[in-house]
Amino acid sequence: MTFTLTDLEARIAERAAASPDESWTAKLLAAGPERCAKKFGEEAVEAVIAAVKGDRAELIAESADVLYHLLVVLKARNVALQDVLSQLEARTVRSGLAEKAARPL
Ligand SMILES: N=c1c2ncn([C@@H]3O[C@H](COP(=O)(O)OP(=O)(O)OP(=O)(O)O)[C@@H](O)[C@H]3O)c2ncn1[C@@H]1O[C@H](COP(=O)(O)O)[C@@H](O)[C@H]1O
Repeated sequence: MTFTLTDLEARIAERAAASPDESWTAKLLAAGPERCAKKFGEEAVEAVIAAVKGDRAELIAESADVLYHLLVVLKARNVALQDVLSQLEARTVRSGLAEKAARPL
């Protein structure tokens, strides 16, 4: 399977134009960025609970919800996934990360 976050971003962009009556994505976006962010936060907390419980299947399902709802938040605020990926890429080449790793959590 080769489904990527970029594919999901494209699907969200496609569904953003649908009717809120037939699309969860369109419904969330119509409710505004604050509502999208709230939903993202709720899903993140559910993923945290699954991780703490050590429930693998639940963690996978909740992580999918988190990634989807994060992409909806980015869409609501007109942030491209590529901007986030570029940020991550820059971190992989930036020096000083080893120093950071030595810090306590
Ligand atoms: N990946 C998702 C996706 N993940 C979660 N959800 C929806 O997010 C909502 C989550 O609401 P709730 O937390 O209340 O419900 P829940 O997650 O089932 O329940 P919990 O156990 O988490 O509490 C549900 O309605 C899910 O269907 C998603 N809705 C859409 N997508 C993607 O977006 C595409 C377009 O979907 P539509 O916009 O609905 O056409 C789909 O083809 C998918 O690829």
